[in-house]
Parts: sequence; structure tokens; C-alpha cells
Amino acid sequence: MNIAKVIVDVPASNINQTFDYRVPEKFAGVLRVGMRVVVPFGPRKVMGFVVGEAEETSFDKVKDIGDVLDLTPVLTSELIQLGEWLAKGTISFYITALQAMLPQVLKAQYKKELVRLTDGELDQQLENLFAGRHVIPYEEIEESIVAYRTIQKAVQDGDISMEYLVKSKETKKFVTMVRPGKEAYLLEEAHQDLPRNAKKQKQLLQYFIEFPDPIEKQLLLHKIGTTGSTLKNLEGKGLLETYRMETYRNPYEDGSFPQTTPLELTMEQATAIEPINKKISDKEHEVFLLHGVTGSGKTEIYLQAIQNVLDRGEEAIVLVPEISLTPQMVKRFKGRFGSNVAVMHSALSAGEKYDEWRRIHRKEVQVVVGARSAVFAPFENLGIIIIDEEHETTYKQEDQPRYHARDVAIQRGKTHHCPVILGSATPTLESYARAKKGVYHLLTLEKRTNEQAMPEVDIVDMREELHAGNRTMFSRKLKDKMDQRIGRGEQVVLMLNRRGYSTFVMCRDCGHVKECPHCDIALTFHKNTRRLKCHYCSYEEIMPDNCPECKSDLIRYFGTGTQKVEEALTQLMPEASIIRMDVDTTRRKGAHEKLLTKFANKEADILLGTQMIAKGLDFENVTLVGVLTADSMLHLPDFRSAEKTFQLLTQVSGRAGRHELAGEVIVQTYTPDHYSIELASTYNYQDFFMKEMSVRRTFQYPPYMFLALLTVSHKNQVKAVQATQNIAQMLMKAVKPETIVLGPTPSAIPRIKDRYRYQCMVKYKNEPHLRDYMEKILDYYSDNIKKDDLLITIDMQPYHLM
Ligand SMILES: Nc1ncnc2c1ncn2[C@@H]1O[C@H](COP(=O)(O)OP(=O)(O)OP(=O)(O)O)[C@@H](O)[C@H]1O
Ligand SMILES: [Zn+2]
Ligand SMILES: [Zn+2]
Repeated sequence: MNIAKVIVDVPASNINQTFDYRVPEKFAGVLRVGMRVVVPFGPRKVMGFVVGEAEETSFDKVKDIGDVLDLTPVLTSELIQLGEWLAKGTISFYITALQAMLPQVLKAQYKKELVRLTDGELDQQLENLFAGRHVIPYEEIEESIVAYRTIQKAVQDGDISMEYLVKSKETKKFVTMVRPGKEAYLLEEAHQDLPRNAKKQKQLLQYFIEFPDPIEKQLLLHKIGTTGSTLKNLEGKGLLETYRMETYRNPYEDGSFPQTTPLELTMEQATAIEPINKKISDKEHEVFLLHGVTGSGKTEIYLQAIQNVLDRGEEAIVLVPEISLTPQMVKRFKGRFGSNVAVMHSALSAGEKYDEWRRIHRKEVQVVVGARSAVFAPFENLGIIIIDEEHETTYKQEDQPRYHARDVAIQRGKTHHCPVILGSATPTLESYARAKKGVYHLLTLEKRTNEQAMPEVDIVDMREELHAGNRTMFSRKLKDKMDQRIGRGEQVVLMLNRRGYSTFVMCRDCGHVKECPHCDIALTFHKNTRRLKCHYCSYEEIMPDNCPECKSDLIRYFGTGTQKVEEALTQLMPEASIIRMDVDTTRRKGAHEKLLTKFANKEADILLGTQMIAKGLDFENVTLVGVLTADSMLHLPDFRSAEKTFQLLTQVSGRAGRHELAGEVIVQTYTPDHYSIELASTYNYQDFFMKEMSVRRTFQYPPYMFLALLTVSHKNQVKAVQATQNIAQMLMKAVKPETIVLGPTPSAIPRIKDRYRYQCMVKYKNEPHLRDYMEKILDYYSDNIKKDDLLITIDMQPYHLM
């Protein structure tokens, strides 16, 4: 390659294109498409991706590539194209789309070093470079005479490796290994020659006489119960050798998952998997919507379809919503496929994420189970992509590039000619409507695998409780049932639907609510610090003793946080033991898993938590599920609120009675007649779908119409309104007459961090050029964006309408 076409790390609209750079002699034969480079850009040096190559360029003055950051490409050609598609579809910069596909560590220029992995002879130039050291700073290459080719080859041969210095507490990247330095009979001789009192040395030797395989030093010392100095003695005599070996920061000890074998499929499962397997063997793309009630064995279908893919030497991506929340899910995949599985989710440290990514990149695993961004796993032979709980909104990314993992999965499925499975007990209206139209292939599982009936759901009207004089947050029925179940040694799950709730502060005398001075939103009360905090900016203040308006001292906090429920529960049922699970108690890594294990071991009677307990949990002994406030989401300014309520109630009800013991669900609500609550209580997805579709048709929302949301923000309110007004007019002139342009309207949160926010919504059926119009708008305002701090965000598939 003479000329490299580079996308530089400068996210600006006039730079959203490739630039040509000459490849200097020292990188000839080394540089390949998909690698990251450092290039001069104006007065600066910036990072960039090589996305294409050419023998010559039409530009006169072309600068040289400054440095090469990778020794093997980090992006495949498929991902480079996917990046272009993604940037177009979401109206993002190409560079932003490319960076979204890579682990954090590869997005910036981290310090690097070269690590020697072999004790064997290296190339002489490399030997001189290392000069007896194990690790050298990467910059030393630049000052040395060693050719990049030589380094690249040594890396490919596994003699050295290039490491990023990631700031991470886990530095245990290399372990020291111990192995015999001499043949077994020589060890035995030495063993006999050792003096009697050299007990530990003898034990060490004895160990290697019995087990000559290398073993990790720490483990060995632990086994023998001795220290490093004993080992040093034997090393000095040449009897044992130590060396360093690279290990991955493996957050899941593979060995700790009991192996599982494929189950014999039920009739329903067998019928559902057949067309999937057919597409796998025909190497054809198709999207399947697997609609199966909770506990119907969707996961077993995924596992067996994946096995089929692996048998063909192909690879599989499984997306699950924020996997840290479902360690049980990881267990199921690791249990079936062992160390062939990489796990990627946000709770991993940057270093851990990079390690998992690298196992995929190096083709050491064939399966990845991960959250949203795992859809970009750099596999080259994909045989299936699975999205579990496809209705989860976490599959939509809320920053640039604002993509939905479902769209990316389908795009990759087309490229790789492989099936995509969307699985859910409560599919989104969009997906189900597509399945009904035959765009997706609908597969249905109506029964639980154990033929258990879905648990009975009882709706309790909390208004009646109030009339009857019960002012607690627990209805009499729920309280009675809890007593009964706990008395029998069974367990209870209580869910507090906190979305849309917070603990705000209000004056009981004048009704004044403390709001953030910079954002139009109530401050949240944090009990442990007695401070009020804004969840949109970082503003905080001390909880006042008196109302700032009327000076009354009756200023109190309201709302139902999990803490508050826990307190009330302890008062109501002092003998019951409770595990509370919410953002506060699960912040620390591994905390989530610990709490769940405790509950599974029956160390508590009640598991109390937020939404996070609704998904994927499977406890044998849970026979009662209580939902404390089913309707708190219903009144949010979001056209999906009924759908979300239905989904959540169905999911959480599915937690009860999954095994031998029959389960029961109690749903407390102030709006017992709302169709989403009524229909969820009878597990009637079909009727819910029909009803909600007619609502969406009436109000012209998806899936009848597509939406695009444009949000403008500025410190000056007038400027924000004017720009939005102008944009709405520009759009109205451009779009078809049947397309609806709404706005300017203040956003649901009209001010955040002192910036006023206005929005313009487009509802359309068919606007093939809408993205172009949007880009023109960004172009038109590019000066104001750069110089006047105007901010315009465009979401072509909005989920948060705030
Ligand atoms: N063919 C089968 N025979 C016997 N048991 C099965 C079979 N398939 C699945 N199971 C068991 O049934 C239970 C429910 O299955 P699974 O968790 O896969 O359902 P699911 O549809 O994924 O549920 P959810 O939507 O609640 O996550 C599990 O304990 C699983 O091991
Ligand atoms: Zn007051
Ligand atoms: Zn604020």
C-alpha cells in the first residue's frame, strides 16, 4: 500500500471523510486496512483508522503516516463497512461509529509496552532491544533500528506481545509459572541427595516428580505451604525453572460452572428450532421472532441452535440486557460451552473488556454473550445472532451513534447470511407487527417446559385499602400471603417499580417542591448523606430544615425508595429477613451475584428490589411475587408507557412458581382497570397487542409511523426556541404532505444544566431522504454549533422522549 485512506479522530462535519496519507518505507508491508495510525492533521497529531488503500492519490501534497498503533488490524473489512452504514443510519460521524465498535482501550492512545513471552532466542535486533529485560516501553522501538516487520512477525509467532497500559486495579496480567528444569530421574536423584531437614524443598521436588506439568507459582506455593525462597533454592540448582505466562483477566472462573448437556426438546421447542436450523445449514439470512412465555425454554433453543453453528465451525453472538444483572445467564452459556465463551458487559473493567475482546479477535472463542455493544464482536464467520429479551430498551444506545442493536444484528445477519433470533415473552409492538406481516418469521412457545400453569395474578386496588384505613404500602392481602408463605419456609420476591418515582422533598404547608436551580426537575433526597441531589447535573445541597418559601418546618421527603420500603417492612414483619437489591446495594462489583446467591441459599425470606429483579431470576423456593406499585410508570410522558408496564408485570410474574411449588402474584395498583395491568394479569399478550395497536394508530405512533426526534438546546431560551422553530419550518418544506412535523415544543425536562431544551418531532411513513434533510440542517447550523454553543441532537429511533 502506498496511500492509506484514513478516517481521523476529529468529529466535525467538514472532516467526516477519508484523508489520504503516504505510507513511509518503514511501514511498507506492515500497514494494513483496519489498523489504527497516528497522523499529522493541521498542527496536531491525531489518531485515525485506515479504512482503505490506494496506489496513488489525486492530491499533490500528501503527508506521511506518523505512526502505526496496531500490529494486526483491529477492524475487519465487514466492520469498516458496517461503520459506514451505522454512521449514515444514525446521522453520526464515521469516526464515532468506528469507535463504538471497539473496546475503550482501543479508542484512545494508551501507553504501550512490548512484553517478552519466550525464553527462546529472539531475532538478534530484538534481543538487543530487550537487552535482558522482560518488558520494554513501546517508544523504544521508534528510537531503535528494529524494523516494524520484525516486531510484527515476532508478535505473530507469539514470541512477544504488545500490551496496553490500562489504568486498572487488576494488574495481574502475567503469572509466574514453575516447571521442572531437569528430567524426572535427575529430580529423583536430587530429592534423595537433599538433607533431611530440607523438608519443603523435598516436597516441591516430589510434587514435580509426580506432576511434571507447569503450574502457577502462587498455586504451587499454596499447595505445598511454603515460600518463594524455597523455590529460589531449587531454581538456583537448576532443578526447577520459572517463567512468565500471559493470563487473561478472566472475570468468570470457567472451572466453576458445572457442565450441562443438551436437554431433549419438548414438542413445541422442536417445532420452533427446526426452521432456525434449516437457515443455519442453508447459510441463509432470516429474522425469527421467538415469542415464548416465561419459562417456556427459549434459552435451551438458543443453546442448541448455537451448538449447531459451532459444529459447522461458525460463531455466535448472544445479546442479553445488561448481563451483569443476570449471572445465571452467564452460567447457562458457560455451563454448555465452557471456555469457548467470551462475556462482555459494562461491569467489567476496561482491561477485562479488552481481554474478552481480544479472545474474540484472536479466534480463541466462538461464542460471545454480552450487552448491547457485543453486537460488534469482530467475528468473521458468524452463524447466528441472538437477542434475548428483545423488548428491552437498553438495546438502544442513547449517545452517538444512537443505534439499536436489533438493527445492527439484522444488518450483520444479512452480510453473513445467517439467522437472527429475537426472543421475548413480551415482544415489542414493532417486532410483533413485523412478524404478523411476515417480515419476521414468528415462532411461538405457549407452554412452560414443565407444563406448570402460569402463576395466578391477583390485582389489589390500593384506593380501597386507603378507604379501609390501611395507610401502609402493603395491602392486607399481600401481608397475609407473605405471612403464610414465610411461615411455610417459602420465599417472597417484592418489586418496587421505581421508574418514574423518586424521593422528592415537599413542604406540607405550602406545597413547595425543591427543584434544581439549573434543571427543571425536582431534587432527589439521599438519606444516608441527608443531601438533595440533581440526577441530571451534579448539583447538590443540604436538606433544609425549613421551607425556603414559607419557612414552615413541615418540609418532608416523599416517594417510595427501596430503603423506605425496607424500613416499613421491618416494622410490619420484624421476624422476616430481607435482602434489598437496588443501585445502592449493588454498586460494588460482584455484589449483585452475592446477594442473589444468599437468597438462593435461603438466607433470607424476602428479596426486595427494583426492576433489576424482574429478569432472568429462577429460584425454586419463590412462591409469592408482590408488585408494590404497578402503575408508577403509566403516567410518564412516553407513548410506550403502557407497553413497558405490561412487559414488566409479565416478566416479574414469571419469577414465581417455575418449579414444583405453585406460585402466586399480587399486583398492587391505583389504576386496576388500566388495560396494561388487566391484560398482564391474565398473560394475554394477543389482546394487549390488539388494544395497544389501536391506541398507537389513533395517536399516530410506531409501529404505524416512524419517529425522528430533534432536540435543540442553548443557554438562551429565545435562541433555542427560534432555532427549533426555524428547523421545524425547514423540515416542513422538505417532507411529504402526509408527514407530520411537530414543534417547537419544550422537552419533557425543559432545562438541564442551565440549557433550555426544545424539540421537534417528525412522524412519517415513508421519507427516504429524511436523513439528508437532517444533515442539511446540521450543515446549516454548523457555524452556530461551533461558535455559539448551539447543540442539536438527532435521534432517528427515539426511545427516551425526554
Ligand atoms: N426440553 C426441556 N426439557 C426439560 N426442561 C427444560 C427443557 N427446556 C428448558 N427446560 C428448563 O425449563 C426452565 C425454563 O427454561 P428457560 O429458562 O430456557 O425458559 P425461557 O423461555 O428462557 O424463560 P425466561 O423468559 O423466563 O427467561 C429451565 O429450568 C430449563 O432448564
Ligand atoms: Zn412551604
Ligand atoms: Zn440539575
